[in-house]
Amino acid sequence: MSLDADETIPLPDEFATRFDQGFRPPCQLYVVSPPAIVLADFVEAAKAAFDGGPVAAFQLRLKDVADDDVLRACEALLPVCAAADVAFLLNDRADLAAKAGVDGVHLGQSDGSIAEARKLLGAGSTIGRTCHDSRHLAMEAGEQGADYVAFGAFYDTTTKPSHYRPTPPILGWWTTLSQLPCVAIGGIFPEYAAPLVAAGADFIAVVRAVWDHPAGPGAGVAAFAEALATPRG
Ligand SMILES: Cc1ncc(COP(=O)(O)OP(=O)(O)O)c(N)n1
Ligand SMILES: Cc1nc(C(=O)O)sc1CCOP(=O)(O)O
Ligand SMILES: [Mg+2]
Repeated sequence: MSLDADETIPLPDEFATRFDQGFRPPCQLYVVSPPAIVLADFVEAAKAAFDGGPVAAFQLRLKDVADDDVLRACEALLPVCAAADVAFLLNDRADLAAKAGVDGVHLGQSDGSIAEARKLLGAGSTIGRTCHDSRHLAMEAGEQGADYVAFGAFYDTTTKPSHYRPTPPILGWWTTLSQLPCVAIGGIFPEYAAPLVAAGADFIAVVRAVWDHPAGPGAGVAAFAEALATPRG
């Protein structure tokens, strides 16, 4: 559901004061890296992905990688994102995000507080929060100062197995409550994306659909164009 600029909705005070009501941009693509990469190859893959079509945000999500290697990857990938006008978020680690000078951080429920991350990163940074299938966690994240909330996993995924299984109405519920953007993640391929866009997702976040596309990451990004244009219900 979209909001008319002059429409008044009953928001809790903290939301009403923090978030402006108004125009919701069309749903955009949020590309998350594979958990392990070969840096030189991945830089080229990222360039190819961003050449495939509009990408709003990129998240570097490396697992079991030394801090220095994460920082090296940030250094190599930041200019690639900047050249393509793609926001760069780091997964899990607000301290490394601050050190690397990236645009923000994505924090799971066990990745530290939003307040601490805000102290490290500053007011202009983007802080996202995993909320699984929970309306309570999403409201809490909003109150704590997150810049977006992420719901997932909407479909089965081998990238990060999850027993949480939200359904599309949680996206519509969120968009009637808050102007804070919501992200849908987990097992999303172009053929499954339309119901999430129609329900109100502001971002569709994907890993395998881009990096494992048989025709390459550019084709993986391009394949989302039609689904992202699905009208909101
Ligand atoms: C956009 C987005 N949404 C959710 C997650 C998952 O974060 P988290 O629960 O901390 O799990 P890991 O990604 O750290 O395994 C995410 N990374 N990005
Ligand atoms: C990183 C991540 N977080 C999830 C969550 O549910 O919070 S699902 C997920 C992996 C998404 O990968 P793919 O697009 O390959 O299914
Ligand atoms: Mg995490």
